[in-house]
Amino acid sequence: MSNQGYDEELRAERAYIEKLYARLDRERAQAGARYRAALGETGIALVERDADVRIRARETVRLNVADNGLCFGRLDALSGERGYVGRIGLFDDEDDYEPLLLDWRAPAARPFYTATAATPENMRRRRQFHTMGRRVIDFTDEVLGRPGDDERGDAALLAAVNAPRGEGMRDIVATIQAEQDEIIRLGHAGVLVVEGGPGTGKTAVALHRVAYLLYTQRERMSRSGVLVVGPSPLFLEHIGRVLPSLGESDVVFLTPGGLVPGLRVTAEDTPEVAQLKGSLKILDVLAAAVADRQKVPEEPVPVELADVTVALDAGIAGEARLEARRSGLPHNEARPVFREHVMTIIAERAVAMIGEGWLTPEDRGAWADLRADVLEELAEHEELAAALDGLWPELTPETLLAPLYMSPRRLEAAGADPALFRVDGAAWTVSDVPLLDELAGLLGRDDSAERATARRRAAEDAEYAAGVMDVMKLDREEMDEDIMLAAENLIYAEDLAGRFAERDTRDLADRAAADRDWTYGHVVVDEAQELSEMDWRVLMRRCPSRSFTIVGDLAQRRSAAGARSWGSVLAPYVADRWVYRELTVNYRTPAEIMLVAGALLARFAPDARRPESVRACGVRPWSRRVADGELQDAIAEFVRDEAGREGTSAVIGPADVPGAIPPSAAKGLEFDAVLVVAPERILAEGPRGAAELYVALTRATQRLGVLHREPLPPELSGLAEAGVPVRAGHRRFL
Ligand SMILES: Nc1ncnc2c1ncn2[C@@H]1O[C@H](COP(=O)(O)OP(=O)(O)OP(=O)(O)O)[C@@H](O)[C@H]1O
Repeated sequence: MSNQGYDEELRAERAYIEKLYARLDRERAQAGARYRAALGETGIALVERDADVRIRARETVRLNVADNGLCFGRLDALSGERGYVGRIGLFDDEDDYEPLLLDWRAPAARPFYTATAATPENMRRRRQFHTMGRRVIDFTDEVLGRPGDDERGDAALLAAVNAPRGEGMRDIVATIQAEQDEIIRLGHAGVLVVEGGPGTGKTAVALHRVAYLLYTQRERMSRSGVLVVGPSPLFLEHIGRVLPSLGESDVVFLTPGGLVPGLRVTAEDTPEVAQLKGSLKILDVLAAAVADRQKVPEEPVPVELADVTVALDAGIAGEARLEARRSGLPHNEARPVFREHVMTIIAERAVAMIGEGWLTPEDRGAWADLRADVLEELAEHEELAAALDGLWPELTPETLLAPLYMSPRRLEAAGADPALFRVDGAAWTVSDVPLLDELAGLLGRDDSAERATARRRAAEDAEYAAGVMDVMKLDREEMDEDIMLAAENLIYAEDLAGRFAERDTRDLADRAAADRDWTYGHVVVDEAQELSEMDWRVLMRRCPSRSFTIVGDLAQRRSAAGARSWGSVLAPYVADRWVYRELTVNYRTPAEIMLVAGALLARFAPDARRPESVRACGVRPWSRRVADGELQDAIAEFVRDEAGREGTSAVIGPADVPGAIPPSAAKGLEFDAVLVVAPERILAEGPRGAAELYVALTRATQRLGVLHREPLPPELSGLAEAGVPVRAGHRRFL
């Protein structure tokens, strides 16, 4: 294209995109008006008003976030048709609702990501806009359909991956690559596993897949919501803003420690204990621990009645226990079975004792009357109730598990490893979460409080509904007789009350996160290699439809309880009905850094595939040996140096290095510059030290430095030795 031709095109594109913004502004003004109107709505139920306000607020957010980079590309078909692709879809309100802008998730937008020179998919050209705020700076074109010329217009991609990182992850809608697009739009309804090395866009792809599913399966997904599980609160914060910018909000973000609502994780297990708790073998321990709380009395307990005293002994309790266990009900729900059985046997004995000499079972009427009297007495018998509570107590997951951990006797009785012992049983760890969740199922609901609340609410609602019916009666004169009759006959106060049941005005995300029994329409698991067998049970319970996007990298596994193969963790739930995809290109770590990290990977996981970096940055990562006393100065120097540059930075090192975050906390994150401190100690820390160091080395998008006190581990010999400092406090590393 000649210069003049280009300028003319650019002017035309600017005009078109201005028109898009004008349309967006009109839509925003309308949405703003609708929002204000919803806020001021009167004369409708509060619940309805809240729902309306929520919808309007969401609409406004969606339009606001689309403002930045609204339109990022254009696709020209061989037929001459052209389509503009952007963050949301827009229609022309002045011209028959012609499409002005295609939502990136719409089927028609797909070739924008997948058409190549060799397989042009009936497309002629892909154009990518480079924008600043609302203004188009320039554009680049790719001509499709010329095999051999198969280089994508990577200018936009390279600009995106090279750009300094800001707060939180950004969306990649403008530059999704073909192998990523295939995963984002994959039609598979079940379990999808996406594996790839560091920086291959696993997280980005998983989140864009959620946005895609919310777009294509709006109704199903927005009814049940989507759960995204990530390794740490820091990570969730990092990725939390990507989805709203994709225009979605029915999503719950949780760490594995947050999967049981209301539970606070305050402690950490040793790798050995985490492994014990993470294995499915713990299921037997939990079942045995519950059984251990179903007792028979060591000494007979006298139950004094008005006329006789009957002993509640091991025989009676044992028989009742057998019966209660046979019911197959969870522990708490089997309590009434146990209780009733004990009472029946005691009543029989009491009747036999009272009637001795004058009453035989053949005197059916008298026998039954006496039995009924005794049962009534037993039902009111406080000592018996207390004894039964002791033998078969009402338990919550917490009141079962904490005493178990604190008692070597209980641990032994449950067949548990003595290593599970701890002094403060209720100092919960992440590995306790799936155990508590499992126990919630084994114990059944302890819903006495809930039942009382439900009863109170039902009464309140019925009262309210009765009021409504009174109003209807007052209107009687104005109503058609038949309709009135029909209404009164068909609507009872309680039924009417049921219609007000939707009293919860919280957002779906808040409701779902607070409800252990919530089941999601789709679950995304990030850093999935870290999850234990027991964690998978919790997640599978949260999504009975088994609609999962699981992303991870077995080579980055840190947890001793984590996955060694995808097949083995998934088999119990979906056998081999799961789909596997691989991502192979690293968009984060430049080639120079990947070379060093790759050498380490080759040592500890020789079979793992090293992802290809999409770019080199021209800066070699460096290392420097420092004496003990110099370490803090050297770290401070790095921090000062980075403070003067654009972008983000982090110091990653063992937990006792001041100012450093441990590799585990850096999981899934990225920074423009990273300083890794004491790699020799990270390597030596635990069986997965090499994987931790690999994670630490692969967090940088531009610059990587390493400070070490001991000789550099041979795995890191690819680092450039940095110059000896000129003067303490005055050194440059690069
Ligand atoms: N198609 C793309 N266009 C632009 N940037 C991309 C693209 N794909 C990935 N990226 C960027 O690459 C970086 C790494 O992506 P992401 O964090 O999703 O990788 P990951 O595979 O989850 O990494 P890790 O396993 O190390 O956590 C992010 O900054 C992401 O925005």
